[in-house]
Amino acid sequence: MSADTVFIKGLKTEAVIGVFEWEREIRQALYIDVVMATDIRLAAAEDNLKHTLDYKAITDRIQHFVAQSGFKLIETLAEHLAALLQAEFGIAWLQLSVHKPGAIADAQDIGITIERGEKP
Ligand SMILES: Nc1nc2c(c(=O)[nH]1)N=C([C@H](O)[C@@H](O)CO)CN2
Repeated sequence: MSADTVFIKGLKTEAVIGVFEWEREIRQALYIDVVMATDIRLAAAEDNLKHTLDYKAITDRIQHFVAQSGFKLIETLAEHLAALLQAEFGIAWLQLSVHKPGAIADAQDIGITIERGEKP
């Protein structure tokens, strides 16, 4: 058992996202944080990427998925993205945040955080 994680913080993406009609006409910036449970010991022992979560591959997948999405709610985006990452990369547990800093003019940042799966 380990408490190891691989994380990605503040990943910039862009999508059509929002409930209002004007939001369906533009692309808005979304920033993604993800913390993913993994055991890094074998990768470290063998110094081999194939035994850990490849943050470059995961980053590419997140940006591609978000770019082609068109959800209304950031909650829906987060649920779909979390499920996709768990299925495609075999991630037992993750914490995922979606930030939509442009959503409220008077707020510095707005967003949600979800956790899915069981910690190994
Ligand atoms: N919990 C949420 N509240 C709101 C969302 C959302 O995705 N989740 N979205 C909006 C609008 O699209 C907003 O971003 C426009 O400023 C409002 N509330």
